Amino acid sequence: MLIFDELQTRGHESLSLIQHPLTGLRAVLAVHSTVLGPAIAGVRLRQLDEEALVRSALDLSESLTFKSALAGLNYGGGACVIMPGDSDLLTSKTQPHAREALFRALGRELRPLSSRVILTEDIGVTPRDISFVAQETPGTLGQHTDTSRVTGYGVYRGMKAAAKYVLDSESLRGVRVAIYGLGAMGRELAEHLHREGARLIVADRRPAVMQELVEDFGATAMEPADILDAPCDIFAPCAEGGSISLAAVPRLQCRMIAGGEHHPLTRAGENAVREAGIVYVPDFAINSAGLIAAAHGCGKEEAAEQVYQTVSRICEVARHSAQPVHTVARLMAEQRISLIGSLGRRE
Ligand SMILES: NC(=O)c1ccc[n+]([C@@H]2O[C@H](COP(=O)([O-])OP(=O)(O)OC[C@H]3O[C@@H](n4cnc5c(N)ncnc54)[C@H](O)[C@@H]3O)[C@@H](O)[C@H]2O)c1
Repeated sequence: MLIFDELQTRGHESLSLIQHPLTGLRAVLAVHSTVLGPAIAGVRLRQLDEEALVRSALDLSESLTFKSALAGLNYGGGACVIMPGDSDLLTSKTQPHAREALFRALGRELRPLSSRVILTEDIGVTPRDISFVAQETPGTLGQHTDTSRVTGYGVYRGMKAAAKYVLDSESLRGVRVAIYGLGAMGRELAEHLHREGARLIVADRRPAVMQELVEDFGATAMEPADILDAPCDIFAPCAEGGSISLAAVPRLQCRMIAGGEHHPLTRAGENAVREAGIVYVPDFAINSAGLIAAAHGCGKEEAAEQVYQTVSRICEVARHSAQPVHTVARLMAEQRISLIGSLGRRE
């Protein structure tokens, strides 16, 4: 990866490396934008090689910029991806404070940036971890909100708004939804879809989790490698990012992609999906309920209603302008950033 070219093309403000040898902390911090306010930075704990770690931070931070802008929040976008290093140590019973030490070290390292970077949970990180960070820096958000549940409900509501436009029916009864990734957010989405009578097809790399959904919701389980080929109406990526590679696009047999996963497709993938006649409701438009609830201190209904309204507005504009849904969503976010950014910094 040519890092500076990548930063310039995608408009990132900065990329930093953080390390704290005593606790084994090694992390990458990407700040995509602070035009609208301090960057909300999702904190991830993931076992990745160094290049994938950087890519994950660049992708997540870009999504968070657009998510905050579209949700009308006064935040920019960032991401902090931590390498677990000795991951056994983090769960070890003989070292019960290793996790606290790691996250407090992160907070301490980032405290000087607290007016520019606000940390919140993402994959592999819990509200408790963020509360450790909050011991060391005022720059945190979301440690008091169960964002996964709220986000899963918001994705469900956003899916309904988009179904009205794509499937000509807001009801998801009998609609076939393939969910890829059944973690905290994906499972919550599955529950709401099941309650409405959707037909679920599910895949996760953890077989026990799939089995639970087969038993509880009558879902059809598939191998993770095969679910991209599943005939369905809606494909819902809810795993760890990059679930739909460019090469995999021709395998999709859905009419719409709408899930909570950050960055399931690259820009080239978005174009390929459009050419295949599939509507893509982008991550940053549909997965914002948790962030909205944490930022406003509101409940899940209010936050999910905002997602519903936003997705409806995007689909309406897409219909009238004959542009793809994902293009309209990005333009709306970019317009707000550019307009508010043109006012200049507040004194
Ligand atoms: N949780 C939130 O509040 C929230 C908010 C907005 C966006 N998101 C995004 O939603 C996605 C999921 O978040 P989560 O909190 O549910 O995470 P999670 O870690 O709880 O769940 C991820 C699930 O995906 C499965 N998975 C990962 N890679 C897989 C693969 N290659 N094949 C099959 N299964 C795979 C894992 O086994 C796990 O069950 C992430 O991209 C996250 O950034 C989450």
